[in-house]
Amino acid sequence: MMITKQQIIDALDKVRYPGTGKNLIDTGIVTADDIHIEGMKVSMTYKFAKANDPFIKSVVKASETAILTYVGKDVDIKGNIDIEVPEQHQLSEKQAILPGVKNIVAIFSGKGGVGKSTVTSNLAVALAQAGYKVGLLDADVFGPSIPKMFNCEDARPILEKVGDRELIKPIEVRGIKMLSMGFFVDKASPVLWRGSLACNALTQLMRDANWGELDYFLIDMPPGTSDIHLTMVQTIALTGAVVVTTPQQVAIADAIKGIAMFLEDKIDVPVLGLIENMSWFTPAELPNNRYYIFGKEGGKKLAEQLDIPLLGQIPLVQSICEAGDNGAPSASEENTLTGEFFKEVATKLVEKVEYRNKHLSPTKKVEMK
Ligand SMILES: Nc1ncnc2c1ncn2[C@@H]1O[C@H](COP(=O)(O)OP(=O)(O)OP(=O)(O)O)[C@@H](O)[C@H]1O
Repeated sequence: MMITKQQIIDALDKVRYPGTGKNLIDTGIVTADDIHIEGMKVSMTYKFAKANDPFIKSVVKASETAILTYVGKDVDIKGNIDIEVPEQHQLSEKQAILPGVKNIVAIFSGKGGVGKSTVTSNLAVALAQAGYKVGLLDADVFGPSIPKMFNCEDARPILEKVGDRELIKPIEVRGIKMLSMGFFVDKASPVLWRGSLACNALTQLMRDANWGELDYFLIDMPPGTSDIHLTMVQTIALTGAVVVTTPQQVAIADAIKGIAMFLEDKIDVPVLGLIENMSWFTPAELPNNRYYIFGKEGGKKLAEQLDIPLLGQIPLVQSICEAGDNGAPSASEENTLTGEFFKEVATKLVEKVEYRNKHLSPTKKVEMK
């Protein structure tokens, strides 16, 4: 069988570029001069105007399929389509992710509902009040609650031009820059992100947003261990991770699994500390009584056992829950006991981050083979 350029062009005529609906020849993505045939091997070069064109992969895949279908299933085309993009775009594509951020801290929990988002938003507020520049990424794609906790559920981030790039402008509340997948979906509809889509979208929220200069970038991780955790450690070099757990035994068992994942040899992210949440309940009318509803000191004991710093014990307080629902995290309240709890945790976290930066070498992004 002899392959001709015309056969290839006829096959490519059937592939549409989704951005314009035109075929690949009419769009100029490929010309006859870019097609080379040697026996059964066909190689081509496609030219795209933008390195970050979201259709590159699908166009290449559709072209391969068209050639195998219309020219012949034995044509050697797979992997033979090169991509050319303008140089300045290639450079920006390689730009570091979060280049102006000093410390990136992932806050995770083994079990859902232990108060990870509550603790993260209060920590962000306490750090901002202490004068740090703070960013907050809600990576809990399956139940993003940060927009509610900051009363900005209806916010819709806009794009802004920074140099030659168009970047997402994070929403700013209480001096904290934040992005959440919750800003990009209708709050009434369930969020059904396939794992890979969620990972890509989160990477984009880090890479293609104008986070600027920050002292602390906090990431509210989804509960448990998931593809999102792996994507995070492969995409950015985390300064460290913080685990939130209740004292309850089922939560502790799951927290151990989460800690083990970060400490695993291949991942090797330092666990900066443990926060025990819902440690006890004190009714307003009996301020000296402590009721250990979820067991006593489960988190504190786990921290001792694993030799992880205990960053704090936070009681179960009605106002913490109400504050979260009302979009004004407790840490923003001046001179309250709950505000003090979060302030203390934030101070300890800063101490641990500074100690970590002095004594341990920077975390490396995880290379997965
Ligand atoms: N210390 C606390 N005192 C009172 N209520 C709390 C406390 N911590 C969290 N809550 C409440 O518990 C509920 C769950 O908290 P939150 O959403 O922060 O948990 P989460 O671990 O992030 O959950 P998810 O697994 O859904 O991400 C919320 O209603 C929150 O207001």
